[in-house]
Amino acid sequence: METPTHSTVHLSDWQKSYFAITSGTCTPGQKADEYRAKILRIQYAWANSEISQVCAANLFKKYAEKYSAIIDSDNIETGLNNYAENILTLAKCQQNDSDKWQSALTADNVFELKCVQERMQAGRKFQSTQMAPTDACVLADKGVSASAAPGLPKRNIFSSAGETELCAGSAKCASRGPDLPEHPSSSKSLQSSVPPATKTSDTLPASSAPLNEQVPRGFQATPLFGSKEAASSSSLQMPSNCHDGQNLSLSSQSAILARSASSGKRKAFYGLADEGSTVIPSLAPCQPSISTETSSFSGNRNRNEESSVPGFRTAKEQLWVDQQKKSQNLPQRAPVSSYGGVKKSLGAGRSRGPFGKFVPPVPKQDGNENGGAQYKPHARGPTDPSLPVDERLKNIEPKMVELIMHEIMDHGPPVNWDDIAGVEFAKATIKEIVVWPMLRPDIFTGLRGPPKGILLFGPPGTGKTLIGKCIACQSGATFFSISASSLTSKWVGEGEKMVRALFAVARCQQPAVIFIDEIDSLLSQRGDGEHESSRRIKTEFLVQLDGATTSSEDRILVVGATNRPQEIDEAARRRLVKRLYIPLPEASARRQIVTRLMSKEHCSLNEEEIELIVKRTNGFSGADMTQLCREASLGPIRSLQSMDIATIMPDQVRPIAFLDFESALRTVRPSVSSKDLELYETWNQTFGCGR
Ligand SMILES: Nc1ncnc2c1ncn2[C@@H]1O[C@H](COP(=O)(O)OP(=O)(O)OP(=O)(O)O)[C@@H](O)[C@H]1O
Ligand SMILES: [Mg+2]
Repeated sequence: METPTHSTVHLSDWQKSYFAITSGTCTPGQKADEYRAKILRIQYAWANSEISQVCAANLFKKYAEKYSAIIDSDNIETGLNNYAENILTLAKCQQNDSDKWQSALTADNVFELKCVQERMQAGRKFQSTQMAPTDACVLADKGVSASAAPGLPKRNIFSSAGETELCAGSAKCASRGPDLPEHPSSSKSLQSSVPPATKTSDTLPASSAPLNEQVPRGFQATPLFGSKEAASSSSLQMPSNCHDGQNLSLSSQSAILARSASSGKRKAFYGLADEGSTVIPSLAPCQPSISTETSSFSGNRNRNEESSVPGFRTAKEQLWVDQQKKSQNLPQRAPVSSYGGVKKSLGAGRSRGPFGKFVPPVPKQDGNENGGAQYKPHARGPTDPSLPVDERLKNIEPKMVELIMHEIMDHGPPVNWDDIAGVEFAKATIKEIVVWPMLRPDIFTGLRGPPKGILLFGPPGTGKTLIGKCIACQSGATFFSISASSLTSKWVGEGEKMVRALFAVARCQQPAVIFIDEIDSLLSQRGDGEHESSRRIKTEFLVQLDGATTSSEDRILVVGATNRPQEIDEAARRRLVKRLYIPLPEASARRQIVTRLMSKEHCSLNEEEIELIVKRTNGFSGADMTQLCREASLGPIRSLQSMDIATIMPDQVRPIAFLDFESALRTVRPSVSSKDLELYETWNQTFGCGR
């Protein structure tokens, strides 16, 4: 049998990934990952001289465009830019680099910026020291590898985003090598407002720290793509005269201007502009230099922070800066979610370079001492640049984390305790064991430590889910809400991974509340006829629950809700130590529901009439009461002649009256039978924690 050659293996890999991408089941995140992997493979192939430079350039361009299209697409189905909101939240509502965003920089004010002037000076000094005259590789729009300059420290001359764009200018410079030095006047005119450079020896900016050591051999210094001019240049070597300080200054100016130019350019991946201003990859022979990812995105962020134009950070850059600051001990509460709980965002800080996985890191904004979810950057490495990824998430599939953030993090209108009628005992207990300990963990220690598992049980429609939402709102914790049935049905085959991911993310987001609605479908009694996958989910859940409930450090509360408590596995029951009965609303609670709902409507009910309604709704659940009010509110509309509906003014609709409730009571019936009620009462007496 013929042994597959290196290139046939590549080819079959390529085909496989092509089919995967075009299969239709591939998520945008997976696609983007795949395109980045392709870019990486091209880089390898080119570095090993398996493909020509032209071929590599074309492939780079093609895949970078595809990658950029996914990364920057606002379409929630096909793109990943739906992180914008999260990014903005984390970046404290800084503008991100969206299409609509316009830079405050203009051609006039940009040269006055201190950092621009510093760059220009650095350029001149650079020229004066004649660094890397022959083997500095102009690497397409992104950087210069000066690694092999004899007698000089191996340095990446330009390391921040702004700096990489300097290289864009340099690339141009390379192509125009012969021209620019002949037109010093043009450079001069651009520099007219710049003070003369002071020529000291240590003029390289702090940003030029050595990066080469971190980089695998054979990787090109950053840039994959160059300007048109650079591509058209037959030589990839930077002509030494191109390092003319003035030209470099020119480069920096044009680069910075380019930076403030159209969003189309910003959209471009690694400087690859959109079609109109397309830049073509320009590749240099490989010198030990800097990995694309390292130099262009991650490795330079700190430096970027210092050197980029003030007030001119993209949301991602700002996020990074914020996180760096935070990791240097700046505890800070995250913005509250719509429920008032802390809404965290994953994915916002991910890298977009070809090496970066879509590992949505979990930045802990609450600097609690339990380690919450502080940003813990991984060790830098060629395949994992300094991405801020929480250790606890490293074994979790990124897509799971994304799912949790998108589908499980709860959203919705805020709910107050007053919105929940009745159930006073349950409310008081929850406040005691959930809200206060979350607010004052220092007091609730030792024996006073709050229980880690709560079960809300009772007939359907009594407000269990409502209570869950209220906990989310009032506790200030990160709130994860998941319906157990979605674990078993929606993520078929992946439920247990989902459970693991859910707890891992929650651990990173402490204090956290995991609310599991319909928990019975997740934790029903184990039996012989049970499906293998649901058995695995249950086992995983019990393991996680055990971890969460036994660890004194973790501040994770699991709240389960069920209307079938008798079906819950005894092992799970034991872990959900506080089992609170949420009964049908009593008369006072029913009155409260009617009064509250009617107060928002045009209504003519008086006290006696409300009392009558309350009497006649004995056995109604909260949901039944709500339904009754809805039905009654349609009464005035139903009494209209059909023709009137088209023309009548809203204030001409008569108020809701008692007679509407009377007719509504003929159609709305209690949903809970007295037999069912007995079961709940019995279970409460056996296992409940109520009085
Ligand atoms: N105690 C209550 N106070 C006010 N409204 C209530 C109350 N109980 C139920 N409702 C109303 O009924 C709706 C349904 O309540 P909810 O979904 O919380 O019930 P549940 O107990 O979770 O039911 P299920 O067991 O079927 O999931 C709520 O949105 C609310 O409008
Ligand atoms: Mg519910």
